[in-house]
Amino acid sequence: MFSDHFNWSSTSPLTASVIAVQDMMTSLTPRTILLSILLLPLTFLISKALHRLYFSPLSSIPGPWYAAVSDLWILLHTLRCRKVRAIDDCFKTYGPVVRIGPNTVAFLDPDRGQQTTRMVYSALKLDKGPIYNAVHMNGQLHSVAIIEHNVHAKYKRIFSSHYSPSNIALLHPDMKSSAELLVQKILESKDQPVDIFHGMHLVMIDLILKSTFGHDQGALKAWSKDSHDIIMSSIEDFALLILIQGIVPNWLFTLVRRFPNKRWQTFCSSGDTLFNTIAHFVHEYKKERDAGLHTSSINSEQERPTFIERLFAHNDSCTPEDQLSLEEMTSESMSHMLAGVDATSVAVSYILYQFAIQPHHVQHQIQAELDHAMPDAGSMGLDWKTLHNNLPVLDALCKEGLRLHGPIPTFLERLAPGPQQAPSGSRGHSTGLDILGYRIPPGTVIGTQSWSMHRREDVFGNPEEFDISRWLEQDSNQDSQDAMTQAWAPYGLGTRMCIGQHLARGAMRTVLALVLRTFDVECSPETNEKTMEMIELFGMFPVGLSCKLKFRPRG
Ligand code: HEM
Repeated sequence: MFSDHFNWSSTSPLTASVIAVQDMMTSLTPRTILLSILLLPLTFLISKALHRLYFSPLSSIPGPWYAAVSDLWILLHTLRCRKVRAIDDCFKTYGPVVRIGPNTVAFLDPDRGQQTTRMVYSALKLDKGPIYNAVHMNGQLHSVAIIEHNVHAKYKRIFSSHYSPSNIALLHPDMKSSAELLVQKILESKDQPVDIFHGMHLVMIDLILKSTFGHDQGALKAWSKDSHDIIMSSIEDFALLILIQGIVPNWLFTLVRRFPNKRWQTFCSSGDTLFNTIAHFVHEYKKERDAGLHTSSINSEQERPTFIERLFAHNDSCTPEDQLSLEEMTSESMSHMLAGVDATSVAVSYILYQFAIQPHHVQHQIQAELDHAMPDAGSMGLDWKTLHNNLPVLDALCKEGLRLHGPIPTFLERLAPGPQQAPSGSRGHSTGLDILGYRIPPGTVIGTQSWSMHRREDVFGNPEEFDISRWLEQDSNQDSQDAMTQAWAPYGLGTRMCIGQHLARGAMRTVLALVLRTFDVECSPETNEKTMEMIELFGMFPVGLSCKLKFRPRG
């Protein structure tokens, strides 16, 4: 076609181009225009897919080809609440480094000392990945959602001492009271099954409000068949809402949240409800503080300063631009409530469920230790030190529970560092990072997940079996015990590890010690393997969102 008009020797290139375009324009019919409109994006998508598959710097990393081409694959598994399992299957099929998205790489460190894992989560001080943008509270930042390592480190310094082991130990009397009240509630239920998942939520709401604001919510005390706790129901809804908001684009969510159904409206506004409830506590505290009702106990050894007191004390001691606004204080407090209540309730529910289905001799082993440590049935006579250091069987039960049914065993994403982030001597270098022999360019989303770490056959023999004895074997060699400890990461890893782990550990042990000292536990007919299957929202939950167990007072 071009040759009719185009003579290289007599026409300039510019004239030739103009003629060519004119020629094309005259030959365009509505059909060819339509075809081009359809074909153009298709050609673009195909070239993009081919580029991602064959020309991306991540092309050499094994993994399903459809995952390399588009994020749809991982999105689909997120929607099916099975992302963690899909990634685990990839490790089994493709090995320890897998490309699970066009720009995302998952790894499972085969080293027993977890060197690569430690490099990624600790040494390199990496930023978090983009998924954390979805967990903002009412548009406000808080420590879980802060992406940049440096910003986070500064923020965390304001309150990390609140969660130190020694400060959390001061909350032990409240933990004991909550555990005793839970036992009383179980006794009141007579022979009826008790939903321990619900009960633990109430325990944790009370404890976290006590630790944060010094406030007695009395959520557990008010627990009855018909009771309704606004914080409890908002937390339940919000876990699912976060998942939806993480997947659905903002504009679409803004549209669908208008759907005029009362339950749907309550669900969609669960974040606002929780935020407003916590904001109320923050404002009340400020009012009382302004009125001189709170003298500082920050430096007191006996008194336990509340979390909110620490935030205000920070404001007193810094320049105005570093001060936290009331919204930021609310958002931070709310994030601790959300991170702590669900996770601890899920953990205790699975541990009690596992206890209920253990052979008699295992149950006996656990209870014999508690009988010895707490000779007086019905009262929590244990001090903090004994609870933490002298109950190896209870310790093994908790470790095994968190290994197999950890509430947050999910892919914890980080961003591969740019040149300025890679410290000398590490395996990060100017053109990216070396992960188990693969070069990872800056900006790639990388991470691992404790779900898979906890199921390593070479570290935890028979990993799917719930077996507390693996943590107790005195004569097993030290290397295997060390390897298990290194690969055990239910509270996350490195610089962004769970800040509330001592609170969680204390509350779990206190409740479990007293409940198992007082009751024999069995499954109720409505609780079984199927209802206790784990589904993944951001963390894991029993699919039935309950854990009904029968508690029989021990003779
Ligand atoms: C058994 C109970 C718990 C488990 C298994 C657990 C697990 C985790 C994990 C895996 C992370 C890391 C998430 C990540 O890297 O994105 C995390 C972070 C966090 N957890 Fe927990 N958690 C528990 C209880 C608690 C409690 C009781 C609180 C507070 C009262 C809490 C507050 C937090 C906060 C604030 C973070 C964010 C830390 C940061 O980025 O600096 N957690 N938790």
